[in-house]
Formats: sequence, structure tokens, C-alpha cells
Amino acid sequence: MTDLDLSTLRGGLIVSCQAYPGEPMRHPETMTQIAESAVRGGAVAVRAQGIADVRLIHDRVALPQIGLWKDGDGGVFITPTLDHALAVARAGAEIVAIDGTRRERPDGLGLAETVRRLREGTGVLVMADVGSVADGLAAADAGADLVGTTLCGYTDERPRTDGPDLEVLAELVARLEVPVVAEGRVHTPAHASSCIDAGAFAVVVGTAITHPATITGWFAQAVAR
Ligand SMILES: CC(=O)N[C@H](C=O)[C@@H](O)[C@H](O)[C@H](O)COP(=O)(O)O
Repeated sequence: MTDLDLSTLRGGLIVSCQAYPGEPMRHPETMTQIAESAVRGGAVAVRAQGIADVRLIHDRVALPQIGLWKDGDGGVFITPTLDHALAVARAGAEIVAIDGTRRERPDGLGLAETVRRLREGTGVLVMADVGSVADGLAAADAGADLVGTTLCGYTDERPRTDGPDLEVLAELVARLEVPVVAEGRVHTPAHASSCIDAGAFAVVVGTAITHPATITGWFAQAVAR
């Protein structure tokens, strides 16, 4: 059962601390150090992937955590089943992020049933990662506590915008009562600020803060002649 007061996240920066399979930084200790650094920088919460990372960050970082478990990289892969979600909750995440699209889930459960059973079993809050306005409306109907624009540009419903998908963000903000979190391709402080201006409840930044290989690539490209 979480006693997280969501208002502590309002208007704040959430830092997503993730490394991908095969990468040098893919280690719970490393991701925990990144999360500890995010605390120093003023994050209000962190987001982390994988049971070992979620557990260690829960033990060591005194901030609320959005946990997820990525399984696979195509189709429904962000905490794809109820069992994945229960495991993330048991590892200590106060908020569990799950795929919140309208696509069929690998365990055949609907989103509403997944949300209900996850919440009943653990008392966590549920963040639905969505790829479109239609997804977001359906996820709120299904009972999600928060809706994130995380999957906009990663399903076939939206183009992959250069920067956050402000159009989906603003429309969800206008149409939903639950908090809408901006996530995905927030690459600069100006992007983050524009998400808040569009009404985001909070802004998640991953790559631009915690993924040095990509950031290095941006700079390498800028100096290339
Ligand atoms: C689509 C997908 O798999 N998104 C993942 C969700 O947890 C992460 O790989 C992203 O890094 C995260 O959403 C933050 O976004 P960005 O790294 O663009 O700031």
C-alpha cells in the first residue's frame, strides 16, 4: 500500500534512469547512482526499469519511484502483463507504469482488469503509458491514476515528433481529470518548460539526462564537418 501524496509531484521533474540491454551502464548500482544524482539536481521522483533496479533504488533513494519492467521491444513491452506489474509493485515502486494502449495484452487481460487487480493486490498507483489521445481517454476510463504520453511516436498512431508530443499532451490535459504526465523526447529544458505550459502535471526526462551514449552522439554530430 502506498501512502504517496501525488501532489508532491505536481509541476516537478521526474528523471528516468534506464540503460538498455548490452549497454555498459546497465547495472542496478549504476542506475541507483544516477538516481541519487537526480535527487541532488532537484528531481521530485525517479522512474526506473527492471526488478533489481527498482528494488535497489527503493532501498537507497528517498524519492517516490515510478517502476516498470520492459519485456521485449516490439508491441506491448512496458510492463506488459499483470504478473510483471505485481512484481514491480512488490519490488517497491510507489507508482507502476504499464502499457496503457488499447492493444491486446500478452496475458489477454483488459486494461481495466489489470489496473483493478494490480491496485487491489498491492495498493500502488498506476501510470498508463499511452500512444495517443484515444489511448489516454480509454486508460482514464480503465481507472489509471496517471496518464503519460510515453508511447506517443512509438506505436502506429502518432508520428515521432522531434521533441515531446505537445499536441496529444494538451488535448489529454483538456479532456482528462487525472494527472497527465509528459514523457518522451523531452530533450531540453525549453521542451520541459513547454510541457508545463501545456498543462503537464509533471515532466519525465530520460535520455537527455541519463543516457550518455545518446547525448554524446548529439554533440559528436554537432561538431562533425
Ligand atoms: C518508448 C519507451 O520505451 N520509453 C521508455 C519508457 O520507460 C524509455 O526508454 C524512455 O527513455 C522514457 O520514456 C523517457 O523518455 P526519453 O528517454 O525520450 O526522455
